[in-house]
Amino acid sequence: MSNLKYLSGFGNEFSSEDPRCPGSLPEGQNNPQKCPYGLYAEQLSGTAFTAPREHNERTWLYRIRPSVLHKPFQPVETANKMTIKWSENPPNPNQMRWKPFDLPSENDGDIDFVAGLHTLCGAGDPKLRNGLAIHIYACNTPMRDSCLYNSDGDFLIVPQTGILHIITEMGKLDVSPNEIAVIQQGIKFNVAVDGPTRGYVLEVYNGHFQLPYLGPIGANGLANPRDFLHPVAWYEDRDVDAYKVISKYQGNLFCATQGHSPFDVVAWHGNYVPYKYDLSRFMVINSVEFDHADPSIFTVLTCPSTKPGTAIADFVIFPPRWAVQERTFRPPYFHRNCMSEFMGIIMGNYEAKEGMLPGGASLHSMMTPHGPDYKCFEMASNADLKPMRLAEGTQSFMFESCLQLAVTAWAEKECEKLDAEYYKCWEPLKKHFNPEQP
Ligand SMILES: O=C(O)Cc1cc(O)ccc1O
Ligand SMILES: [Fe+2]
Repeated sequence: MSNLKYLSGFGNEFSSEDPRCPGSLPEGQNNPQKCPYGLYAEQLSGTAFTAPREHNERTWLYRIRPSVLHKPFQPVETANKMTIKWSENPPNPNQMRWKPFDLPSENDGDIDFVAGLHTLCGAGDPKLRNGLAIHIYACNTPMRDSCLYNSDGDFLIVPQTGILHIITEMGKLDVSPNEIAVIQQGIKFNVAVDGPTRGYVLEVYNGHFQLPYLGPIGANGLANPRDFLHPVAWYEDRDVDAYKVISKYQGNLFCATQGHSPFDVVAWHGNYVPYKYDLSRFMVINSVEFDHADPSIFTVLTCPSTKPGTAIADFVIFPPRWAVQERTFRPPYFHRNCMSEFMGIIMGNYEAKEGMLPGGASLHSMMTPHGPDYKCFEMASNADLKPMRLAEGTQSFMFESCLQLAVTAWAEKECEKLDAEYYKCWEPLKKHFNPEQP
């Protein structure tokens, strides 16, 4: 059990001091001539200085040394398979389903969070601040005297197996399966794990995640702001021969060394802060009379594009809930979508299909037909429509994007998890049409 403290509330202006240094946060100003305890002041901007007030995000850090104190960055060759080269593998519009991605085996040796990142699909270009990437991580070892920051965008991390013990510049987050974490652009973090650990990462280049507008739902519901938990200030004053600061920049990794731990922030204040959210806190709203509501009703967070109501990426979950609709085919309908749908499973199974397994994934690309498999269709078409618990003990999710996603060679071939038989789950769907029988 994690006994970390957190600050609650989405988008709040927080302030936090490590209790070992009371009064370390300058009072009433950001840049005193000399900061308390001999700290350096440093601003981390998450939006343009001139972004409108309601979107403006920045945090003031009061740290032992400024971040600039590092040796030059050098390119790193890593074991990981991260890429932004979306044209390397030819396009493939087929329905895709992946068996669970491998956890590192004993023969693989030590693989930390960074070495364990593999890109499945994506689109766009961090240079233009437009696009996304979806990665899998599979690791077994803590990051040792090294941290990562993403110059390209924000990470939304979905653990599937194993707890992530994350240290960030603003403090610590312990993130378990069925929780998610968001670590924004530029924030340095280190991940420790207890053993074989796996999960999904949605990376967005455009901007930050927001709570969806609730419209007629009202002032409450879906993911409630107070359930978003942010770290409290924690620092270490630790000299290290060569602490590795890794930057993901234009899709490549660069490493700079420095003589001290970067987790030396004694106090901070601001609204640009990593956070976690427990998916079991999601307040589920759905159809209570007839018909299947679109899955947007389950949106936890959204990263909007500039087109109204159209997301670079929505993070949507399919949580345990009651199904009560009458005279209704209750599972997901057959459909074709002008958005791309990537799905993963944290635990259990997915209501519309057999064969989706925890740690695996599916991709239904733009306009590619999909829907319930044959078994699901037959069962739900003939089911007794009593109120019924759905998806008990399961958690599936979807990253839905307005972008066309290119699948990497690793995902399509090298990982050897793509299920060539997937299309067969729909093949037995029979013709039921009878012109004599309305
Ligand atoms: O394809 C899927 O399984 C995801 C999905 C679920 C749903 O309830 C409605 C539409 C949709 O795309
Ligand atoms: Fe779908």
